[in-house]
Amino acid sequence: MIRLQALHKTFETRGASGLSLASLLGKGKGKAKTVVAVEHLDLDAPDGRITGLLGPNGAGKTTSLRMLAGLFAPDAGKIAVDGIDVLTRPREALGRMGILGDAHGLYPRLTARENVVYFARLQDMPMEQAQARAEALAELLDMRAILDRRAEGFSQGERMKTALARALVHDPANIVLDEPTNGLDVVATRALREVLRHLRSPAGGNKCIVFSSHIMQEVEQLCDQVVVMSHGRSVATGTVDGLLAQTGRDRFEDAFVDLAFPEAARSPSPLSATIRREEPAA
Ligand SMILES: Nc1ncnc2c1ncn2[C@@H]1O[C@H](COP(=O)(O)OP(=O)(O)OP(=O)(O)O)[C@@H](O)[C@H]1O
Repeated sequence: MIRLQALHKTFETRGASGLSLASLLGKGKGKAKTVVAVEHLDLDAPDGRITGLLGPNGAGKTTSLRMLAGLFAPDAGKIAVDGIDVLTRPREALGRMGILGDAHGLYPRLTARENVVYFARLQDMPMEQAQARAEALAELLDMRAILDRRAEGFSQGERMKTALARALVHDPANIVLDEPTNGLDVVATRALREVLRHLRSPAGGNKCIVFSSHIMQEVEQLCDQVVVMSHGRSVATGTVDGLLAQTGRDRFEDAFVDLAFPEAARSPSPLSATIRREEPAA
């Protein structure tokens, strides 16, 4: 069970400092700029359910999942995994999660099996158990053909499978995936969908699964509930049917646009809204 409450995160960045010699030499400091990456996110993901965090580019999904993974702290808000606070008891909380981030970061000189076993050993798993887990995960993720190949030269799908096996090696109750189908073809995407459905089921361990995406068809097909994120805020939560009913739409894509881009949704089409804004004043 994963619970994010009123998360907030800003970043300080430096803007351009003009075309001075100092800036071209990288010495100009530029003006400080505050970017609000996550303004207010609430998300409740129960066990045995797949929860989708759906938002357009730049909505704040990756920043939110990075905070959940303990990579940095929020400015405000709470993060709990199975009731354990990620900020005050990070080791315990992280031990209950399998995280597939946006960068898969495999060791290229190790085989897929070695990558998985090495990760298990880092978590103090006995060698025999680590080897058995690698075998079981190879079966689950259909990666027998690549198990004893070095990771260098792996395709995007092969890298994803290996990274997912590594994330699942300690059989975590909670699984967090940031845009897991990025770069995958239709067959690999379908296979991943089947694996996630299995992991959510009683036979697969009733896992709590959270995954982010900006592809609404993917979320529509897979998720038991959806949190729609826009401009750093969670703007709606519900099942796909619930969100369709809430917006009075028949198509999930239309419901998503209504919820995530309310300004564009009021115009006849998002494109006409853009065109109108760019018209010179009469
Ligand atoms: N380290 C950082 N420093 C400054 N700004 C950042 C940083 N990380 C994220 N941002 C900004 O925060 C906002 C949210 O970014 P984030 O990557 O969380 O969005 P996202 O929903 O994952 O987008 P996408 O679907 O494009 O990956 C963006 O405007 C981004 O530029």
